[in-house]
Amino acid sequence: MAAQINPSILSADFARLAEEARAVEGADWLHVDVMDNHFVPNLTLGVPIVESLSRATDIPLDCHLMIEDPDRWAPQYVEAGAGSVTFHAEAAAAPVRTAREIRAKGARASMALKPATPVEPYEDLLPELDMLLIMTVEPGFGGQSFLDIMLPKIRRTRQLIAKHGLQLWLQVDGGVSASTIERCAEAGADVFVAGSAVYTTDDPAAAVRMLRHQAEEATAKAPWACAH
Ligand SMILES: O=C(CO)[C@@H](O)[C@H](O)COP(=O)(O)O
Ligand SMILES: [Fe+2]
Repeated sequence: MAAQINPSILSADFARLAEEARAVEGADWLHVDVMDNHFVPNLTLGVPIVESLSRATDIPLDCHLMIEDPDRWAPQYVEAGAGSVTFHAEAAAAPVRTAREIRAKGARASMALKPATPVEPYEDLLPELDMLLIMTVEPGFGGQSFLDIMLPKIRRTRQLIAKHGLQLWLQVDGGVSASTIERCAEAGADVFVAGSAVYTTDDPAAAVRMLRHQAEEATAKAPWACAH
Protein backbone atom coordinates (compact mmCIF):
# COMPACT_ATOMS: atom_id res chain seq x y z
CA MET A 1 0.00 0.00 0.00
CA ALA A 2 1.22 3.52 -0.78
CA ALA A 3 2.05 5.70 2.23
CA GLN A 4 -0.95 7.65 3.50
CA ILE A 5 -0.73 11.08 5.12
CA ASN A 6 -3.48 12.11 7.53
CA PRO A 7 -3.24 15.76 8.66
CA SER A 8 -4.48 16.28 12.22
CA ILE A 9 -6.90 19.16 12.60
CA LEU A 10 -5.82 19.50 16.25
CA SER A 11 -3.24 21.97 14.90
CA ALA A 12 -5.76 23.74 12.63
CA ASP A 13 -7.91 26.78 13.42
CA PHE A 14 -11.07 25.32 15.00
CA ALA A 15 -13.11 28.39 13.99
CA ARG A 16 -12.37 27.66 10.29
CA LEU A 17 -12.45 23.87 10.10
CA ALA A 18 -14.07 23.62 6.64
CA GLU A 19 -11.42 25.93 5.16
CA GLU A 20 -8.65 24.11 7.00
CA ALA A 21 -9.87 20.82 5.48
CA ARG A 22 -9.71 22.40 2.00
CA ALA A 23 -6.14 23.53 2.73
CA VAL A 24 -4.95 19.91 2.79
CA GLU A 25 -6.53 18.81 -0.49
CA GLY A 26 -4.83 15.59 -1.58
CA ALA A 27 -4.55 14.24 1.95
CA ASP A 28 -5.68 10.62 2.31
CA TRP A 29 -7.72 11.12 5.48
CA LEU A 30 -8.41 13.99 7.84
CA HIS A 31 -7.39 13.01 11.37
CA VAL A 32 -9.87 14.21 13.99
CA ASP A 33 -8.70 14.05 17.63
CA VAL A 34 -11.64 13.61 20.01
CA MET A 35 -10.60 14.29 23.64
CA ASP A 36 -12.89 14.22 26.68
CA ASN A 37 -10.68 15.72 29.42
CA HIS A 38 -10.86 12.37 31.29
CA PHE A 39 -8.92 9.82 29.25
CA VAL A 40 -6.51 12.67 28.40
CA PRO A 41 -6.08 16.08 30.08
CA ASN A 42 -7.50 18.04 27.14
CA LEU A 43 -10.91 18.73 25.61
CA THR A 44 -11.57 19.12 21.88
CA LEU A 45 -14.76 18.22 20.01
CA GLY A 46 -17.49 15.61 19.74
CA VAL A 47 -20.18 14.06 17.55
CA PRO A 48 -21.89 17.28 16.28
CA ILE A 49 -18.65 18.76 14.93
CA VAL A 50 -17.70 15.46 13.27
CA GLU A 51 -21.15 15.46 11.62
CA SER A 52 -20.66 19.01 10.28
CA LEU A 53 -17.10 18.34 9.16
CA SER A 54 -18.10 15.21 7.27
CA ARG A 55 -20.59 17.32 5.29
CA ALA A 56 -18.00 20.04 4.68
CA THR A 57 -15.25 17.93 3.11
CA ASP A 58 -14.83 15.01 0.71
CA ILE A 59 -11.72 13.86 2.55
CA PRO A 60 -12.73 10.84 4.68
CA LEU A 61 -12.54 11.35 8.43
CA ASP A 62 -10.16 9.31 10.60
CA CYS A 63 -11.54 9.82 14.13
CA HIS A 64 -9.10 9.15 16.98
CA LEU A 65 -11.13 8.77 20.16
CA MET A 66 -9.13 9.70 23.27
CA ILE A 67 -12.14 9.21 25.51
CA GLU A 68 -13.41 6.99 28.28
CA ASP A 69 -16.09 4.43 27.43
CA PRO A 70 -15.34 4.21 23.69
CA ASP A 71 -17.49 1.04 23.55
CA ARG A 72 -20.52 3.29 23.96
CA TRP A 73 -19.40 6.19 21.76
CA ALA A 74 -17.50 4.65 18.83
CA PRO A 75 -20.62 3.59 16.84
CA GLN A 76 -21.98 7.15 17.11
CA TYR A 77 -18.90 8.50 15.33
CA VAL A 78 -19.57 6.12 12.43
CA GLU A 79 -23.15 7.43 12.28
CA ALA A 80 -21.73 10.97 12.35
CA GLY A 81 -19.82 10.22 9.13
CA ALA A 82 -16.39 8.92 10.16
CA GLY A 83 -14.83 6.49 7.69
CA SER A 84 -12.42 5.14 10.30
CA VAL A 85 -12.82 5.08 14.07
CA THR A 86 -9.91 4.45 16.44
CA PHE A 87 -10.53 3.61 20.10
CA HIS A 88 -7.85 3.17 22.77
CA ALA A 89 -7.06 -0.33 24.04
CA GLU A 90 -6.56 1.15 27.52
CA ALA A 91 -10.11 2.55 27.59
CA ALA A 92 -12.13 -0.17 25.86
CA ALA A 93 -13.92 -2.73 28.03
CA ALA A 94 -14.92 -4.89 25.03
CA PRO A 95 -12.53 -4.13 22.14
CA VAL A 96 -13.66 -7.05 19.97
CA ARG A 97 -17.34 -6.12 20.24
CA THR A 98 -16.56 -2.46 19.62
CA ALA A 99 -14.42 -3.23 16.55
CA ARG A 100 -17.19 -5.47 15.18
CA GLU A 101 -19.80 -2.77 15.73
CA ILE A 102 -17.68 -0.18 13.91
CA ARG A 103 -17.24 -2.55 10.97
CA ALA A 104 -20.90 -3.57 10.95
CA LYS A 105 -21.87 0.10 10.63
CA GLY A 106 -19.60 0.41 7.59
CA ALA A 107 -16.40 2.07 8.86
CA ARG A 108 -12.85 0.86 9.34
CA ALA A 109 -12.13 -0.31 12.88
CA SER A 110 -8.88 0.71 14.53
CA MET A 111 -7.31 0.40 17.97
CA ALA A 112 -4.66 2.68 19.50
CA LEU A 113 -1.87 1.88 21.97
CA LYS A 114 -0.37 4.49 24.31
CA PRO A 115 3.43 4.46 24.51
CA ALA A 116 3.53 2.18 27.59
CA THR A 117 1.05 -0.35 26.19
CA PRO A 118 2.71 -3.32 24.46
CA VAL A 119 1.27 -4.82 21.28
CA GLU A 120 1.88 -8.48 22.17
CA PRO A 121 -1.20 -9.00 24.42
CA TYR A 122 -3.36 -7.92 21.47
CA GLU A 123 -1.84 -10.26 18.87
CA ASP A 124 -4.95 -12.47 18.67
CA LEU A 125 -7.22 -9.41 18.20
CA LEU A 126 -5.39 -8.03 15.17
CA PRO A 127 -7.62 -9.80 12.58
CA GLU A 128 -10.59 -7.90 14.08
CA LEU A 129 -8.99 -4.58 13.12
CA ASP A 130 -8.39 -2.62 9.93
CA MET A 131 -5.69 -0.45 11.48
CA LEU A 132 -3.50 -0.35 14.59
CA LEU A 133 -2.35 3.07 15.85
CA ILE A 134 0.94 3.25 17.71
CA MET A 135 1.15 6.52 19.61
CA THR A 136 4.58 8.11 19.28
CA VAL A 137 3.83 10.71 21.99
CA GLU A 138 1.69 10.53 25.13
CA PRO A 139 -1.80 11.35 23.81
CA GLY A 140 -3.43 14.67 24.68
CA PHE A 141 -1.61 17.44 22.82
CA GLY A 142 -0.19 18.36 19.44
CA GLY A 143 3.31 19.68 18.92
CA GLN A 144 5.15 17.21 21.19
CA SER A 145 8.49 15.58 20.37
CA PHE A 146 8.50 12.20 18.65
CA LEU A 147 9.38 9.29 20.97
CA ASP A 148 12.17 7.34 19.28
CA ILE A 149 11.74 4.59 21.87
CA MET A 150 8.54 3.56 20.00
CA LEU A 151 10.47 2.41 16.91
CA PRO A 152 11.01 -1.15 18.23
CA LYS A 153 7.25 -1.48 18.87
CA ILE A 154 6.54 -0.39 15.29
CA ARG A 155 9.03 -3.00 14.02
CA ARG A 156 7.53 -5.77 16.18
CA THR A 157 4.02 -4.88 15.01
CA ARG A 158 5.08 -4.98 11.37
CA GLN A 159 6.52 -8.47 12.04
CA LEU A 160 3.21 -9.61 13.59
CA ILE A 161 1.30 -8.30 10.56
CA ALA A 162 3.61 -10.29 8.26
CA LYS A 163 3.49 -13.40 10.48
CA HIS A 164 -0.33 -13.52 10.28
CA GLY A 165 -0.55 -12.32 6.65
CA LEU A 166 -2.86 -9.44 7.64
CA GLN A 167 -3.95 -6.43 5.57
CA LEU A 168 -3.81 -4.29 8.74
CA TRP A 169 -2.70 -0.67 8.28
CA LEU A 170 -0.10 0.55 10.78
CA GLN A 171 -0.55 4.18 11.80
CA VAL A 172 1.81 6.39 13.79
CA ASP A 173 0.65 9.56 15.53
CA GLY A 174 2.63 12.20 17.42
CA GLY A 175 5.70 14.21 16.47
CA VAL A 176 5.64 12.95 12.87
CA SER A 177 7.50 15.48 10.69
CA ALA A 178 10.03 15.80 7.89
CA SER A 179 12.75 14.82 10.37
CA THR A 180 11.02 11.72 11.82
CA ILE A 181 8.76 10.26 9.11
CA GLU A 182 11.52 8.28 7.41
CA ARG A 183 12.38 6.45 10.63
CA CYS A 184 8.71 5.54 11.08
CA ALA A 185 8.40 4.27 7.50
CA GLU A 186 11.63 2.25 7.73
CA ALA A 187 10.34 0.64 10.93
CA GLY A 188 7.07 -0.43 9.27
CA ALA A 189 4.43 2.32 9.55
CA ASP A 190 2.32 3.01 6.44
CA VAL A 191 -0.20 5.62 7.72
CA PHE A 192 1.21 8.86 9.11
CA VAL A 193 -0.65 11.45 11.19
CA ALA A 194 0.92 14.91 11.13
CA GLY A 195 -0.58 17.93 12.86
CA SER A 196 1.91 20.70 13.51
CA ALA A 197 4.18 19.58 10.64
CA VAL A 198 1.31 20.29 8.21
CA TYR A 199 -0.74 23.11 9.74
CA THR A 200 2.08 25.37 10.93
CA THR A 201 3.43 25.72 7.38
CA ASP A 202 2.42 28.33 4.78
CA ASP A 203 1.36 25.61 2.33
CA PRO A 204 -0.26 22.65 4.15
CA ALA A 205 -1.04 20.78 0.89
CA ALA A 206 2.62 21.00 -0.15
CA ALA A 207 3.67 19.72 3.29
CA VAL A 208 1.39 16.69 2.79
CA ARG A 209 2.95 15.97 -0.62
CA MET A 210 6.48 16.31 0.77
CA LEU A 211 5.80 14.01 3.74
CA ARG A 212 4.24 11.40 1.42
CA HIS A 213 7.27 11.56 -0.89
CA GLN A 214 9.67 11.10 2.05
CA ALA A 215 7.64 8.19 3.46
CA GLU A 216 7.47 6.44 0.09
CA GLU A 217 11.20 6.80 -0.54
CA ALA A 218 11.98 5.40 2.92
CA THR A 219 9.48 2.54 2.51
CA ALA A 220 10.99 1.55 -0.84
CA LYS A 221 14.32 0.95 0.94
CA ALA A 222 12.81 -0.75 4.01
CA PRO A 223 13.47 -4.48 4.50
CA TRP A 224 9.82 -5.14 5.52
CA ALA A 225 8.50 -3.67 2.26
CA CYS A 226 11.13 -5.42 0.07
CA ALA A 227 10.02 -8.77 1.51
CA HIS A 228 6.44 -8.28 0.12
O1 LIG B 1 -3.59 12.36 18.92
C1 LIG B 1 -2.80 13.29 18.91
C2 LIG B 1 -2.29 13.89 20.17
O2 LIG B 1 -2.84 13.21 21.24
C3 LIG B 1 -2.29 13.72 17.60
O3 LIG B 1 -3.13 13.37 16.54
C4 LIG B 1 -1.75 15.13 17.46
O4 LIG B 1 -2.67 16.01 16.91
C5 LIG B 1 -0.54 15.10 16.57
O5 LIG B 1 0.03 16.36 16.50
P1 LIG B 1 1.55 16.56 16.09
O6 LIG B 1 2.38 15.80 17.11
O7 LIG B 1 1.71 15.97 14.72
O8 LIG B 1 1.77 18.02 16.13
FE1 LIG C 1 -4.44 11.64 17.06
